[in-house]
Amino acid sequence: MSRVRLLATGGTIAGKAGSQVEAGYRSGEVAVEGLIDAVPGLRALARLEGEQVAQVGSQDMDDALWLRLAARCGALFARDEADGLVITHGTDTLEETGYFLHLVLKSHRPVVLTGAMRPATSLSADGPLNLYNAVAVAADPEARGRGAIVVLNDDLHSARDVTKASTTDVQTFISPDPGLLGTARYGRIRYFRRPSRLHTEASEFSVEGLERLPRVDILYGHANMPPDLVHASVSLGARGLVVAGMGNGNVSTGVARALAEAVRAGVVVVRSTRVVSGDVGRNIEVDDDALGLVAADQLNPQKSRVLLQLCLARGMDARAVQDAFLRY
Ligand SMILES: NC(=O)C[C@H](N)C(=O)O
Repeated sequence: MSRVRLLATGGTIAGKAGSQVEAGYRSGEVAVEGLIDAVPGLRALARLEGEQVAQVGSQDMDDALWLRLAARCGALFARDEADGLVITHGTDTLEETGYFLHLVLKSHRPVVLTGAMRPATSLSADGPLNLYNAVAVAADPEARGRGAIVVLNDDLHSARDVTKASTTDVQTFISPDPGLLGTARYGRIRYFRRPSRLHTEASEFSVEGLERLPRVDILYGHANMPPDLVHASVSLGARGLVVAGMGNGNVSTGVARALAEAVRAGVVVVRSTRVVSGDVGRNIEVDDDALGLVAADQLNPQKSRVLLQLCLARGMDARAVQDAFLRY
């Protein structure tokens, strides 16, 4: 039987409300043993051990916790203490934590992230079945070599491709362009594909020796966007900027000028998009070559931030960062 370690970080899956039908609740209240005990048959899937790593709503997830979580995952694999990991996590920033781990962990063993949209105390709570499926994936040798996997509502997503698409629906996670990695039906797993971009063991990124991540801000594009927000970020010490641009990562003429100034000041600027699907290509409507900008290709703004932080931590310049956005 596979040895699966469950690392709990909080989120709605561990949330409590005043009654079974109350919308308001507090994230991160149920401890890891409570999560395990709520799922019938879970211990039949794997030799399971729980560990409380944090107890936060994932809106409070930060770089320091990512580094600590990645170090813990790495240590469990390095000491051969687990064949697979499940991380319970709030859904708000689950995609970012997942992509971070997808890039920095150096193991082919499965790392599975799951969460819930309804608190643990809710009528028809979705957490228990999500956790059941997540443990089944983490225990499955077939899950190896697929990077970090997000399991929610019977779907398997690559951490690179997944994004949260509904604020309230239990069917919140989608993988807009490449589609699902697979499905899970009461622990029976089906895989459709393998991630084609670099991850985990093939990735050049790691957290070794990293004590903090460089500051990268995200600026949201919109009609009448003030260019001085770019200057504000740069003067506050951002080493990288991601623009959630309009359409194909577009920005107004004034913002483009401000971004070019930021580039000249040594800041690496990535153009992503506020649109949920489609690529951001180089030199389509914005002259990236002339302005020194990086096109995000397929990564949304929050994932672009993760990759850019790791690139900057390795001292990459804009050209190397562009290359990374086409490979990861
Ligand atoms: N569904 C959830 O988990 C939302 C919660 N705010 C969190 O991310 O922790």
